[in-house]
Amino acid sequence: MSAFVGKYAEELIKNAKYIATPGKGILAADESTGTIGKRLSSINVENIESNRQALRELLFTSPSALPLLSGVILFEETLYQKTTDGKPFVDVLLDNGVLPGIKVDKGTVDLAGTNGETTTQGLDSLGSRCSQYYKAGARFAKWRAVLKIGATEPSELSIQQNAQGLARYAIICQENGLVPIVEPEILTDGSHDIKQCAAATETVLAAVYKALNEQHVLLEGTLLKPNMVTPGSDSPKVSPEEIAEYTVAALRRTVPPAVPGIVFLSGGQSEEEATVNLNAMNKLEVVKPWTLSFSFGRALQQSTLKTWAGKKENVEIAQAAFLARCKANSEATLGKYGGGSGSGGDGLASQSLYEKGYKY
Ligand SMILES: O=P(O)(O)OC[C@H]1O[C@](O)(COP(=O)(O)O)[C@@H](O)[C@@H]1O
Repeated sequence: MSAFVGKYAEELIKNAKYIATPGKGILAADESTGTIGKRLSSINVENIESNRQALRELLFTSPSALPLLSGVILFEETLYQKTTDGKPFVDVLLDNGVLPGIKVDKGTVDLAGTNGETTTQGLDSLGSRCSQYYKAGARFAKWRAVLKIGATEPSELSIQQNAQGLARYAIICQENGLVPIVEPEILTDGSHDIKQCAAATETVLAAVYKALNEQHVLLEGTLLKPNMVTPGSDSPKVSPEEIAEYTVAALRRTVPPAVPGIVFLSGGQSEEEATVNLNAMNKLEVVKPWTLSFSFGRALQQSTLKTWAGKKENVEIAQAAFLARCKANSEATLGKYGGGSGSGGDGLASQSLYEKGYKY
């Protein structure tokens, strides 16, 4: 079965490879209005456009942090926003070698007949939205499918529906010049052990790559954004080395070497935990045909958000906190993180970000 060979093929391959540059990663700043509202309310800041813009400006104009990033995922509102000096965010990013990306899914809805499993919406008019986003400067996209582990979950229905949705999204992005980030997130909620998470992750990823093949997706022009393989949130924790072994084994069994990069989500891990786990994977001495990097939302922003607290006078120290996380994660992509970025000062980076039954 032949892969997509449209007018954008070469550009897709080039951009996906660039995003996967070792030493760089992705800042996921694509929280939808509801999700960013939860983040802002945690620091008693009102969820209005000027405050959302201020937080994003703080992140995108952080001196020295941008060279450690290859992409930033934006929400639609942010794609068209500017700095207070009037420079479009898209230009700020591009001028610093950071590709702008865009969240194109429209959230999840329940799958009828399942025990609270979901499917992701947003395929309607996706082609025309992608072509507008490309014109606005976006070069990659993100679509998040959500699965869970339970007595009978993930069910075959949810695996198939979510794999088909991701594949359909991916080919529509490629037809319109956007590198699709394929994100099948298996939630950490539950009392399962790491082996059950590994089995579910392998089954889901195998179904996703079968669907991508069936829909002629050009794998060289895609990226994968998976969960790390960990025990459930109600089970005892295991070492970063064990997480690294199970995660890399699951990926080696299912993700073709044609995919240039795998960029993890943080899924409620603390900033430091996510970084240390990524570092352990990159230290593993087995063949890894793809770059292993980050596309963290919470695990890149939490200490920055708390340090900023919505106050202009805190912008500089908040940017220093953001740089510290970017630097730690950049080192982790090379397996060279020595640890400790979360132990100094107020220990913000070690605080757990997990919330039971969290709804985005
Ligand atoms: O439900 P939303 O608003 O799309 O947000 C989901 C968030 O989850 C992510 O996919 C992963 O974020 P985390 O690293 O915080 O788990 C982000 O890209 C995104 O902002």
